[in-house]
Amino acid sequence: MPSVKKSLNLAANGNLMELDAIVIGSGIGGLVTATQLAAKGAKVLVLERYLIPGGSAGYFEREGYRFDVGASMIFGFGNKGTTNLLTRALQAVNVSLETIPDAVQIHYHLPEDLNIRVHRDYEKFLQELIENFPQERHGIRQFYDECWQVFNCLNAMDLLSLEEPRYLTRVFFEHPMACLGLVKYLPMNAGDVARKYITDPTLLKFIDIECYCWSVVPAEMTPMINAGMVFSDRHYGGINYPKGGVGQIALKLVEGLEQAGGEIKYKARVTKIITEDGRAVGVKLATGEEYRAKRIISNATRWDTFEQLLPAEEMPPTEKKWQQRYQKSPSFLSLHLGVEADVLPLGTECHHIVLEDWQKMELPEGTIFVSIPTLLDPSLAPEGYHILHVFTPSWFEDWRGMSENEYEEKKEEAAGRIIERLEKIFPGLDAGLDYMEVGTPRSHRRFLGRDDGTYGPIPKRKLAGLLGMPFNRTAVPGLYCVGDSTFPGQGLNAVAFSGFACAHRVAVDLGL
Ligand SMILES: NC(=O)c1ccc[n+]([C@@H]2O[C@H](COP(=O)([O-])OP(=O)(O)OC[C@H]3O[C@@H](n4cnc5c(N)ncnc54)[C@H](O)[C@@H]3O)[C@@H](O)[C@H]2O)c1
Ligand SMILES: CC(C)=CCC/C(C)=C/C=C/C(C)=C/C=C/C(C)=C/C=C/C=C(C)/C=C/C=C(C)/C=C/C=C(\C)CCC=C(C)C
Repeated sequence: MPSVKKSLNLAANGNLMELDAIVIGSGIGGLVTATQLAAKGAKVLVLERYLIPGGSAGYFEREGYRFDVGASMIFGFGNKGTTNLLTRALQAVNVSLETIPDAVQIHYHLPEDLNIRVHRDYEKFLQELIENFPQERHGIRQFYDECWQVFNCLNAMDLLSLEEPRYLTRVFFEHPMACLGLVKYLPMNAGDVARKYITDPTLLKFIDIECYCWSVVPAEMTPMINAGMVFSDRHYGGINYPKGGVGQIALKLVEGLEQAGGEIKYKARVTKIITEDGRAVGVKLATGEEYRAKRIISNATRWDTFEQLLPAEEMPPTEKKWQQRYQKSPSFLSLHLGVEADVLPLGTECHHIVLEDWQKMELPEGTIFVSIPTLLDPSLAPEGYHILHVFTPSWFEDWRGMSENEYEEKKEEAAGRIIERLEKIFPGLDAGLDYMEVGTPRSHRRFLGRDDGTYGPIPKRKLAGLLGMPFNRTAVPGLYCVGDSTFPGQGLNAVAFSGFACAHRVAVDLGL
């Protein structure tokens, strides 16, 4: 007989107390929801299938190296405005993190020797771009300045649930122009705005890769609201690396959650969301244990939530409609490398994008992403060594149905191809290798519990900006979603927003 915990937890006074909310998963989306709810006095339990928190923002340690699971380019750690959502999420539960500012967001190495660095200093970045495209000097400024208009609207107001009418009324009266600005930009895509000002085909391709490297789609499919956030905040709050590695964000949020009275259980894989009369009332774990709560919040992807945790054949029509509009983005092939420090020339930047042929930008192994977090925090590697996290898009289907040997061989071949391409930027990389671990879409599926290891949802065709992305409530009463399958999509700062919004909506529904 499985043990059944009918939402009964012991309160400090020894009385039995009902859980207000269960959060399935401790990615940054799930943890921000949980900490926000706990800070409002809700009794929250987070159930995480893995051994540590963080999901895509987790870490692992090997032979003296501490590797980030995902990228190390972190937005949201600014110290002013309202869009610094990671800073705010930590503050809400009385914890904080030391961060290290990054002077250059990305160094692009593009076809025909187009080399561009996105400096933290906005004017310096514009000048470098204008030097490469002098005939487009006005268009460049007009496009990026319009991104600031979006950002300034967002950065003026409290960022909470757009599903809460009283909040919407309040922000509208407090910031009418900013709200109208956002209403204007919600259905727009960055590519259409860029084409108003820019005609040079190579510069338009540059705008494409500026979007692709975080949205995994070209500019014409990238929502303008998100482009406004990314293209401005990198110069405003900046890109800041958490001291001790990206994994510290989740560890700190857990510390704050526990101090605020919340609880997290690891190795707690939810296999089923329990419904009664069509309402979500609890969850069942792989061990057979059951937990019940007033509200259930899933930080798993929508595909996992509505096809695995709930019966796929009972998928609500709204979800079917969403799946017609959005598809899973590719996953990544990841090389976690430890390299001798002298492989990196003095002045090397922390993040690089490498592409040799514009036609290949969206293809598997087309664009290469490189993060070198040890340039900002050397404590993550043994003295005299650096970490290179190299990743490139790859589809789950390409890694299916092979023997263990075939799988290992395919990994080695793919790693060899990537390292050979990187030799042009970091000569001596191969000879300087000290450690290498290769992750595939299968690893992403296995360790992050994400369907097909996907990085997140992408539009199947050109859509009206962010309008198609669902908020946190779902068609199943009592069930909410949070994370990159909800508005506004991928990115740690974006899922932090989704966490703030989800907790706000749930708190109002709970009458807190
Ligand atoms: N994939 C990448 O390479 C990568 C890299 C950098 C950043 N990111 C960003 O990370 C963000 C993802 O954040 P998020 O909060 O949406 O999700 P997440 O995938 O980071 O976290 C989800 C968490 O839920 C857990 N989980 C999933 N199913 C579960 C189940 N059935 N039972 C218990 N636990 C379960 C997972 O183990 C994970 O910890 C994205 O925005 C993405 O842009 C991804
Ligand atoms: C009242 C009335 C009338 C009206 C109202 C209206 C309104 C209010 C509206 C609102 C809206 C909102 C709030 C919105 C929001 C939004 C947001 C927050 C957004 C955000 C976003 C963010 C993002 C997108 C981010 C992203 C990032 C990323 C993804 C990153 C990534 C990275 C990577 C991958 C890296 C790579 C690279 C290398 C390594 C080089």
